[in-house]
Amino acid sequence: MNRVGFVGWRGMVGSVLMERMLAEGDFAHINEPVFFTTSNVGGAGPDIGRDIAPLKDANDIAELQNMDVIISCQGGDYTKAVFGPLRAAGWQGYWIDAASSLRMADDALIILDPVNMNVIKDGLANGVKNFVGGNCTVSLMLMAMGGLFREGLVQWTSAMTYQAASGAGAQNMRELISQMGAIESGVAAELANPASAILDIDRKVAATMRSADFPTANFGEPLAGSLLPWIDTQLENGQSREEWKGQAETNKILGSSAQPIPVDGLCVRIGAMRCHSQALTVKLTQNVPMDEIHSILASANDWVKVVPNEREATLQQLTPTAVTGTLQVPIGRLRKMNMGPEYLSAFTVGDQLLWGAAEPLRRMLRILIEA
Ligand SMILES: NC(=O)C1=CN([C@@H]2O[C@H](COP(=O)(O)OP(=O)(O)OC[C@H]3O[C@@H](n4cnc5c(N)ncnc54)[C@H](OP(=O)(O)O)[C@@H]3O)[C@@H](O)[C@H]2O)C=CC1
Ligand SMILES: N[C@@H](CC(=O)OP(=O)(O)O)C(=O)O
Repeated sequence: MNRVGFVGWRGMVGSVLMERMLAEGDFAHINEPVFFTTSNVGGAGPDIGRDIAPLKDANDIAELQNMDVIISCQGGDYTKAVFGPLRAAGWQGYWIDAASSLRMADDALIILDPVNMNVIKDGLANGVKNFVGGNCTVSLMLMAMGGLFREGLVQWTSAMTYQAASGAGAQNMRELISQMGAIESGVAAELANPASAILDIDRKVAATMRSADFPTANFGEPLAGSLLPWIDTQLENGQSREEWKGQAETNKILGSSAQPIPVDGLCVRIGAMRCHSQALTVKLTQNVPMDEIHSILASANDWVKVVPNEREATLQQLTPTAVTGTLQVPIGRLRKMNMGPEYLSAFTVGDQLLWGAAEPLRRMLRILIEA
């Protein structure tokens, strides 16, 4: 690949992308990686183990036009401001984006190649040039459940999510830790005294969390010691936008939008750092034996891992703590539910900055390089 432009490389998602590209040796396949900025034109780009030019202006359409591929992790506002004028100026290159703004556009594909390589290949053959990473919750659900979807065994699914602070951004991750610290420091003396009454501690904790001094500038509400059952904006039908993405993006990724598989549930922010978890109820199209379900799930891709529905294995392998910073997507708590043999329960955990954000973009670039 000749010239690849990187926008948003120093943000949280962009930094994870850089780490992964370095780990996989991706830069060796790019003749000229070009780094852009919205804030530091002429400054130094990232250390990628070779000389690179000073940072270029990410709003300079003429500079962007020189790229064969542009990967943006800069965010939706940037995409909205730059993508239209760039195409209007006649740019024919490939645009790979982490932001949601272009996801549902007719001329864009949502990329998750372990699940929809066929859709990506068809798109490339048909001249598609815009490739957008999916919503993190959707991508992680499909990485875990890809086998059942591939086999046509999902009649519908409901995902109840437990989403990490990172999905809201870097400042929110910091705020979560600050909230945890404020809670602890408010009762440090009582905690040090084994004789102190737990209900006094509890009352003080609640008072701290409700006080005007509690750090909530980013989340708007306390998250540590609590949870937030609404993510993203409010839609007319009562869904949050995050919940709406479940069905819309799943079916676009799978190429089944004409006859969509129903996907719905509640999306909830919890105090995890960067792993999203999901409790799934799956209505199967037929009564499939559990051992077959296990092997179908495990065979879907190299990263999904079936965790036996046993207490010890679950608590060791199926938590944000176990999964954070890894590409593995474990799925467990698999059992038939009381509703009947076609109702399957499942629980899955995945790092939302890896498969949920950076990794599908990195792999799309590799697909283009190897095409
Ligand atoms: N967070 C997530 O979980 C996911 C995010 N996305 C998408 O990716 C986009 C980017 O998200 P995210 O990486 O979280 O955003 P960040 O806020 O971390 O980074 C976005 C940009 O902010 C600028 N910036 C300003 N101050 C700093 C700083 N102190 N450190 C680093 N960068 C800074 C950088 O631009 P510059 O160098 O030009 O100044 C950077 O590229 C989102 O808008 C979203 O569309 C997609 C999936 C998941
Ligand atoms: N909305 C997700 C993160 C995200 O960036 O989603 P999207 O890429 O669909 O805007 C979350 O808060 O966990």
